[in-house]
Amino acid sequence: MIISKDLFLLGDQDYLRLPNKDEKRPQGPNMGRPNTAPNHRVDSTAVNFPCLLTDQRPLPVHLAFRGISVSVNGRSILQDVDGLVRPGQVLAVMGPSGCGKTTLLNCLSGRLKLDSGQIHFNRDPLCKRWKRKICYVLQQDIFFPDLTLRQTLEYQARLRLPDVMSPAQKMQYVDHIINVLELNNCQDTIIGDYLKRGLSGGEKKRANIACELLTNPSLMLLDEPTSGLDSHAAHSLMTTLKRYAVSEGKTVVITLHQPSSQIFHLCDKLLLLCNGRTAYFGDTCKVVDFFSSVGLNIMPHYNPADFILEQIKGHSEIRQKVIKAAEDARKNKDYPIELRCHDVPYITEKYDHKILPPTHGPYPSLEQDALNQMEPDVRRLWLDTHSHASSSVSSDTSDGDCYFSWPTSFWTQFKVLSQRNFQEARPRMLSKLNWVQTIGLGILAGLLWFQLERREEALHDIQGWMFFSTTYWMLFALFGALSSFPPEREVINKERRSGAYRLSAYYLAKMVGELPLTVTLPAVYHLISYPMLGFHSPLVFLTLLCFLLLNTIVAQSVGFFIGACCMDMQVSITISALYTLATQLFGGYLATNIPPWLTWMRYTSMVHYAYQNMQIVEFSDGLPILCAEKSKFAICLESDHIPVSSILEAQGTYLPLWANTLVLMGFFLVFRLLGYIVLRYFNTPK
Ligand SMILES: Nc1ncnc2c1ncn2[C@@H]1O[C@H](COP(=O)(O)OP(=O)(O)OP(=O)(O)O)[C@@H](O)[C@H]1O
Repeated sequence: MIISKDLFLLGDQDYLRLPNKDEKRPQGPNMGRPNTAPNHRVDSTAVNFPCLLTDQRPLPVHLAFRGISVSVNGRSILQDVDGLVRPGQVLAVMGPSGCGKTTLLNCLSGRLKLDSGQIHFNRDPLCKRWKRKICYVLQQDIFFPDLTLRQTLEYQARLRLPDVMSPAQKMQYVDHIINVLELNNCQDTIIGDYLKRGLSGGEKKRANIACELLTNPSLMLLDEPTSGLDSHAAHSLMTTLKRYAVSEGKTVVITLHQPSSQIFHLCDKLLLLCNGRTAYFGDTCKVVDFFSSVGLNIMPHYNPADFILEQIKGHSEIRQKVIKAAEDARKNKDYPIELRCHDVPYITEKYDHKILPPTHGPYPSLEQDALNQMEPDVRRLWLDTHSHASSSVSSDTSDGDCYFSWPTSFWTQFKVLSQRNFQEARPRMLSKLNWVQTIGLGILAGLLWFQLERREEALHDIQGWMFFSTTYWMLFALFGALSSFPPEREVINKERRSGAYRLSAYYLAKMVGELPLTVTLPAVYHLISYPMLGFHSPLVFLTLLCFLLLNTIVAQSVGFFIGACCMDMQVSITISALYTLATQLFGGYLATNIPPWLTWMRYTSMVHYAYQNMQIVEFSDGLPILCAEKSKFAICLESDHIPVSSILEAQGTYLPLWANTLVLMGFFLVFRLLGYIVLRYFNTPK
């Protein structure tokens, strides 16, 4: 592992500076101090992680949770779960499938409300400011599949590292994280998905962790990071994590399914869950003794992780015995004092900071005696009134929640997200298939309506080309937006949950970043098919193109809005199909004699406005349409050509060009705004 000594230093997203040669690692509680727990097999001195020094040093987290109970849909998932983990330590949460490991991590990350219980970071309850210091590596690896690993990390760094860092420093940090997680060989490989082969499972896991490590978190929550990895990859990943925790004073909580003995012993603390209840909490190295104390003895050379899981998956009598013993252990003197303060009332309502103001501290009645029993490091963290969170609680907020600020400015977020949107959407929107489809269809339309005469007999055909063009690009844009949004939403939700950027920046960037891609294919289609029709006015060509593109981006807005509203793809496809079919029926080409009580439907059809505008431009600015010998237009009795007004009147009422344009722009704005409101207030990530 190559780690340059002069790597820049990342602060607590507030302040950065490069290290002096003589500078030592910060000596906060456990910061940079090898953990001395007996089961550590990692030589932390062999690793030189980037030194993250600040005036306000990244605060090590002493995480304590007590009496956590959670129920979902009336079903109890967690009951009275306790745990404690200190900076530089790894807490393993283990238990059979479905016992509540992920639920516990969701609680600790603040994504799930508690029925009762307390979660404290040093002396503060969990609040927004603290949430920014947590990284939560999900079980699923959620990425944009077409970006390479390096591109993914670079965008993350540009979005999530503070503006005070120069772009070069951010890239240096990306290099470093790639080195730390041994991702050098695959940094230019695309992430991939089930259709396109990209990173391997293990590499994806590392990539997932790398994205989160970029933010220099104080607390790392990892949900089964070793699942799906072979034993070597799993061990290497865990060793890396352990080294990182020790050398950087990070607090790590990790869920594990069936770890090898080596991995098991890398963990300092163990929380064993059984049906949502605590079956053991304490030092990992003491779990075998705990099981022996209840008469369950491990065979020699047996993996302790396998042994304890087998026991609690066994007979219900054994399970009850273990759970009872774990309950009794809470009364022991060596049970952590932070978890033993039963004189403090639990929060009984849904977890709410307003009920217990953070300025009270976690355990307001914690006596001096109890504080004295804490280890010195822990006590210092506990009493550290200069912590970021503590200070911000008292000074920056009025509602009891901690101060929250974005890592980067709106402008940075907008710029980076626009670039990323463009890069991510380009292979999808300008795929080979789409090019073939567009060029093929442009040629086909051009051949079908080739060199049309400017006569009344060809009027229907000219209108046919216009109507076909507007409806085709409406469908293309609407369904394109619809199908691309659900997978994108996963990534956006993940990033929004971790507080990476403002929704407004993303939303604006999506519009701007995708705009050149959205208009490219309709423009190519128009460029091919329109001249083949035999019309040669450049002005008409350009004006028609503008209305075709306006219609396309309006349709995209509608698709995006429907995609934002409906979590179920089937539902969104059905709604879109209904809307687009109705839009075509009332567009003014397929049906001209609409029953009077249904004419209002015409005003909901975006195609109607675009189609009308194209006719206005073509028939007023293009060459005149000559009357047929037996014309159906009364005007032909007086004139040899048909004016645009007569053509439009034959289809019912019509609006002037500017009014149609305004309505189309109104459609665009309203649907974009509605999409934003839905994402902001209704479909917010939990
Ligand atoms: N939103 C939910 N609605 C209904 N049940 C839920 C919900 N979330 C979790 N559960 C249930 O809670 C229990 C615990 O789920 P959780 O995902 O925490 O388990 P786990 O220990 O992480 O399992 P695994 O190891 O298989 O990932 C499961 O029985 C699950 O079905």
